[in-house]
Amino acid sequence: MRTALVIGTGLIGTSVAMALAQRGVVVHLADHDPEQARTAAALGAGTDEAPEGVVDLAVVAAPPAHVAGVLGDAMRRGVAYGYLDVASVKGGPRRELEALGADLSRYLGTHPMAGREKSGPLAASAELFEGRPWVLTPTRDTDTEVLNLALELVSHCRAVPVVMDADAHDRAVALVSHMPHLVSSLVAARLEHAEESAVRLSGGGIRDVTRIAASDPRMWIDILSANPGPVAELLSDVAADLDETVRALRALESGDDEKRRTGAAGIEDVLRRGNAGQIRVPGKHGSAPRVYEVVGVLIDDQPGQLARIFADAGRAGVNVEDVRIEHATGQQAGLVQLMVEPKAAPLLSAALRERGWGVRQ
Ligand SMILES: NC(=O)C1=CN([C@@H]2O[C@H](COP(=O)(O)OP(=O)(O)OC[C@H]3O[C@@H](n4cnc5c(N)ncnc54)[C@H](O)[C@@H]3O)[C@@H](O)[C@H]2O)C=CC1
Ligand SMILES: O=C(O)C(=O)Cc1ccc(O)cc1
Repeated sequence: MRTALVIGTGLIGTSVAMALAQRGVVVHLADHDPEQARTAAALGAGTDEAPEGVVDLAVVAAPPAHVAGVLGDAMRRGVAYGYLDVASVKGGPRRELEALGADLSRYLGTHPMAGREKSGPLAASAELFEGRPWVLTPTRDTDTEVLNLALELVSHCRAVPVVMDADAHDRAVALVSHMPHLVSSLVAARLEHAEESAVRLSGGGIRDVTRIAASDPRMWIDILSANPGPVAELLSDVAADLDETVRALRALESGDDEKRRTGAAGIEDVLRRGNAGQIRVPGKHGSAPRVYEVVGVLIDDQPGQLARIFADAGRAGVNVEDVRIEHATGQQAGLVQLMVEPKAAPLLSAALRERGWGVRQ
């Protein structure tokens, strides 16, 4: 691929454009808000000038409700050889495009399974898709050259291609993305009017559960509107489990031993099923989850502390696989949790202690 046109230069479009530009592709950037395309260009994602001829690939990264319209328009103008979109839902845009009478052989619906709770070009990163699954939904009609262009794009973004049927994709993301998003919002919503004295005790658990609730509601209304059936089905299963869980908790309140035993068994069942599901969630690069050891390092909130810890870990020859930071409430201090291979943990602890860090393992 030599040239590309990215239409919709927000978080995903700009991240794709940055990755392509870094691999030497000439990238043109367009957005219905020219300011967004200008910002993406200033970040090194390409040029916001229109291409002179037909580009190899057009990538539509607009909100899902606009995807079919934008694709249909670009195809009518003949701006590219191949066309793909990156919307979080796949069945709806394809059907809408079909209804517009577009030539579907030059179109491929795709979805990178990576993102953030932030929007816009300033949140973009060329590394966003590294190691993440990128779903491609070709049909028998898809032009082989268009599929090859898409595979080249996925490879430039260092993602892992996964081929799926569009409707199967939508059912899958209902389970691993759309239903969890709503559950995250529902949990976070309980905090809206809660007492400050309670909220300030929040720690890593609630932060993990509510992180995606910070996302832009307009985008998510679009996503959920395009996949309401599968999400409603899953949420109604969650609602049935919630009813059971409430019944079990009420039984635990009872004065009757037998009822309390039944209640405890009900709660244990939920927690064990949770363990069994959680263990199936793949690790950070889409591989089987790895068990890391945590090395805790106490820091005070001064600039450069994290960089120094990473430098010291590097000097000790230890690869930090993941990191979490716990800030102590109301204090200028925190605990940095470094996740490392179990065999590297004692080495890292010793090296950091030697360099004067307060280590807790
Ligand atoms: N946010 C995420 O984590 C992920 C999002 N996606 C999908 O990527 C697409 C883009 O999402 P984000 O980059 O997160 O959104 P964003 O809000 O950061 O960017 C969307 C961009 O599209 C532009 N836009 C809106 N209507 C347009 C139109 N008619 N023509 C041209 N540009 C238009 C907006 O001005 C904005 O710059 C969506 O379809 C979304 O479902 C896919 C994977 C992850
Ligand atoms: O922030 C996260 O962890 C996400 O999972 C983001 C995300 C949002 C929408 C998608 O279609 C894909 C990924």
